Amino acid sequence: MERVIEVERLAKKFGNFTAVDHISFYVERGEIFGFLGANGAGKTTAMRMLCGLSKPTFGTGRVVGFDILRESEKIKSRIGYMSQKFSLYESLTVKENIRLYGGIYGMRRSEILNKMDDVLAYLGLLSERNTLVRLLPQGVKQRLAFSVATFHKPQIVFLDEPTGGVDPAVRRMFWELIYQAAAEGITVFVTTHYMDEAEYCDRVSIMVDGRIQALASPSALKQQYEVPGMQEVFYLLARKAQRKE
Ligand SMILES: Nc1ncnc2c1ncn2[C@@H]1O[C@H](COP(=O)(O)OP(=O)(O)OP(=O)(O)O)[C@@H](O)[C@H]1O
Repeated sequence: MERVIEVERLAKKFGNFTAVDHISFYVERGEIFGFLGANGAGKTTAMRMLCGLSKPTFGTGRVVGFDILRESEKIKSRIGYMSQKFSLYESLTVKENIRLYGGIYGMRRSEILNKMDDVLAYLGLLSERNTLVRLLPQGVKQRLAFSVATFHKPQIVFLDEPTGGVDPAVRRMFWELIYQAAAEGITVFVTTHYMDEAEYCDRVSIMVDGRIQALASPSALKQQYEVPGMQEVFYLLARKAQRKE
């Protein structure tokens, strides 16, 4: 299997504080990889380094075949990124957001127009193309943000707490999109605080105070810690955290 993410002893310091503490792991093509950890564990900081948005203090890594230190520009055009804080423009319409992001991700105008209706139809948003995004329900916005982040068919999509603030039924609808993307060969790297979502991942890593304390499939982790669910696995590990946000 091809490794689309591979890092060795990756670390990030802010002054004397080590936010990400020499982590090593890999992700294979097409995997749905869950990146878990309590608040402040270092998930976002690690993810930003993988996306080429922040330089590591120490360590090496390759993402989609490129070096995260020296080739971050090549990485940026081959990935998609969605977070709660950075996603759609609320004051633009559905159509305008798709066009804008397609352009940012380097797609040609004709290609954007060709694919736009497919995406809108898939999301059930054909009649909402001219609606301002801020008028859409939160769950719909999240699905649209995901579709926008994967519109250019990136090799990996990074999702930083993509389903914050919506109920389990809406989260499940979001995960339908994730499965669809993974089935098309897009690798999904996702952080979440919801343990129902952790159960949906192929493999899960759990970060505590900047370090990866466990990494395996949900079923292997449950077996290892002899507990019925990921919720319990998470609590067993996260309660050892010293960092408090
Ligand atoms: N630019 C920065 N300067 C100083 N400290 C930072 C900076 N960015 C993050 N930190 C600190 O690094 C630690 C890890 O933060 P990070 O945002 O990566 O955690 P997280 O696991 O993503 O948490 P959350 O789930 O709350 O988003 C925190 O203690 C945070 O305060």
